[in-house]
Amino acid sequence: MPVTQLDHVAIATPDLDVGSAPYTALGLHPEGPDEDVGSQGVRVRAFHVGDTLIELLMPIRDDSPIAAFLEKRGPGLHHTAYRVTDLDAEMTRLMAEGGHFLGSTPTPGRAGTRVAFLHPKWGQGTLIELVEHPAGAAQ
Ligand SMILES: CC[C@H](C(=O)O)C(=O)SCCNC(=O)CCNC(=O)[C@H](O)C(C)(C)COP(=O)(O)OP(=O)(O)OC[C@H]1O[C@@H](n2cnc3c(N)ncnc32)[C@H](O)[C@@H]1OP(=O)(O)O
Ligand SMILES: [Co+2]
Repeated sequence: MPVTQLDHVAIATPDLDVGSAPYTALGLHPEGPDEDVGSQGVRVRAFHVGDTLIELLMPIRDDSPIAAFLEKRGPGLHHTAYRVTDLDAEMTRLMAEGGHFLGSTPTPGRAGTRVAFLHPKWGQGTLIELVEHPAGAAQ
């Protein structure tokens, strides 16, 4: 089954406190403590917006994709992410239809999720992430 909803909109920033300013000004609140995700070399701060999230991403390693993004493009919109119930099945389906994934298997994401990314070229200029939320799991 394809995507069920928008999961998050991700913003790259060199400093989570500075990057948070617009969202706290809008009255949004962090979902919980900041989370380091080693596989991506990032520290994440997530803000609830209804049933979706703003995901602020700050690099904590020089080899992080976010460090490269900031170097080339500066802070700002980084990717959009969508929920799927079965990530492996969705990857298989999309690969069969020409989807260009960055890696052949899911990787660890925020809050213990499994995630996969589709190349920005495939996304017509947008980096698209799929986030697995198995059916019935706490949303
Ligand atoms: C904590 C996990 C969290 C979660 O949700 O759970 C995350 O989301 S972690 C997010 C950070 N991780 C990633 O982004 C992993 C996937 N990203 C990558 O593998 C790279 O960033 C990649 C391949 C998208 C870009 O790599 P790189 O910058 O080294 O390649 P290029 O500079 O050659 O870029 C190729 C081409 O794509 C354009 N580009 C790059 N990044 C983006 C972007 N975020 N959005 C849109 N377009 C992007 C870049 O400009 C190049 O286009 P060109 O026309 O050739 O200039
Ligand atoms: Co993300």
